[in-house]
Amino acid sequence: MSQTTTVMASELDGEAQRLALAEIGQQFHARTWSVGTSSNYSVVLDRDPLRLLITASGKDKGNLGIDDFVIVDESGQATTPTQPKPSAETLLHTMIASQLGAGAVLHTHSVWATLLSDLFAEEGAVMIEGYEMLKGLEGIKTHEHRERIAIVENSQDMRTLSEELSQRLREGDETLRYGFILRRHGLYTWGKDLFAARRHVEILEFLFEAVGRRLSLSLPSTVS
Ligand SMILES: CSC[C@@H](O)[C@@H](O)C(=O)COP(=O)(O)O
Ligand SMILES: [Zn+2]
Repeated sequence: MSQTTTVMASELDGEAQRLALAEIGQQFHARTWSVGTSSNYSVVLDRDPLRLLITASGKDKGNLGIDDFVIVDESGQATTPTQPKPSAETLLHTMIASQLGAGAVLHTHSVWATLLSDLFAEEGAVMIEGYEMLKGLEGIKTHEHRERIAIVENSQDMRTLSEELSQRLREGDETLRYGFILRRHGLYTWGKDLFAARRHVEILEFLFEAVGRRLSLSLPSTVS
């Protein structure tokens, strides 16, 4: 059984994962989290050596085809020359996949994450407290929980950005437990597999919207 699975996976060259990421793109695009070619998604195909299937740069995430992906190695380079150009943000994906052992990494561009990352930039994190939906984050067992999601200054220099984040992760920064928001840019989150990573996007985007709408209603930002 396991031998059959291995043979099929290599023959398909990640075809099942391509289809799964394309479906996620359609759904995230429909929810306005991945419009205008924004976002990038990746899934680990092989761990040793690392082989990551990632969206090609500049593609419409609502309409990804089977060829709109690239297999990259640990340094973010395409494993074969005929593939399209990988996402401009590939180095963040490879760092997260290799350093945290994540099985999938998803990046979205929602309006609420963009606004909150600006509003709470000085605090360095968005604080989320008291919501049942927090239990959708791996390991959280009760709504009586406070989670801070890091806000990181945006940059076009992915090498420096990934090194800074890598350092913070090595130091055990608790605000990076589930993801981070690049300021005025978007959310990065991950999971042990694609299902968990996608759940984290849905949960965090729900919570950002709840926090944002709560503030718009001029309600206090914390529970009482
Ligand atoms: C709409 S531009 C957004 C990009 O600059 C970038 O942030 C992004 O998320 C997608 O880049 P890509 O290179 O297609 O993976
Ligand atoms: Zn982006």
